[in-house]
Amino acid sequence: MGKQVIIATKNKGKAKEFVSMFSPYGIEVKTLLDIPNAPDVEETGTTFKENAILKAETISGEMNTIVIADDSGLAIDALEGRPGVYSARYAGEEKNDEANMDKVLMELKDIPGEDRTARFHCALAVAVPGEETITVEGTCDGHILFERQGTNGFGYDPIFFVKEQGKSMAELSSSEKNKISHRAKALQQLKDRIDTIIVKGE
Ligand SMILES: O=P(O)(O)OP(=O)(O)OP(=O)(O)OC[C@H]1O[C@@H](n2cnc3c(O)ncnc32)[C@H](O)[C@@H]1O
Ligand SMILES: [Mg+2]
Repeated sequence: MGKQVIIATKNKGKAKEFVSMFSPYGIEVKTLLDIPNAPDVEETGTTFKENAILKAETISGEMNTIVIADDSGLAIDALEGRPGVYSARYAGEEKNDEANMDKVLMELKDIPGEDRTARFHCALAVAVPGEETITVEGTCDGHILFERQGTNGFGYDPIFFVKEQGKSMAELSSSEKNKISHRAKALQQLKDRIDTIIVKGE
């Protein structure tokens, strides 16, 4: 009854994944999408970890409660790690997933299959008022396809191929993605500390 976590994200795709990943624990997920006029935190860090800490600590400070933030993105080897921390806004400020994928596909158009290796990164930061912020990270290896495949997930999922599964990330069901994703692997590391990330136990 009444167990909750607050995730400082406005991304609907992430929010949905966190809802699924916390539901086996009977923990309800609240995000900034549930909070009217929640502030946008400027992501000025140079790493996923720095940005996750910025988002978690800012929102935790404002709400005076435990807050988790997720900063994530795609690092492509042939692009020297880009789009990296700029993944959300790679093709422009308006954060357009389709335009972002088009830009990546265009930049990689002459890169052969074996050189299209990439990985998703996820940093999670847990800000606890009056305590030191906890951070964990997870990655998921794959390569960039030549065209979109599948319609599940969000962001770059349709162009990201996961070898072990033999499918694009967007062809995986949500339960399959939530077993192998960068986000799932990061969250796995918080599992033993699940009590420290819960807000309410009414
Ligand atoms: O900052 P918040 O509000 O959480 O939402 P955001 O979309 O801006 O999130 P990020 O700053 O962490 O940027 C992450 C971007 O990386 C991409 N991304 C992250 N995780 C992904 C996933 O599981 N599948 C596909 N793309 C992902 C996607 O384009 C995201 O918009
Ligand atoms: Mg963001």
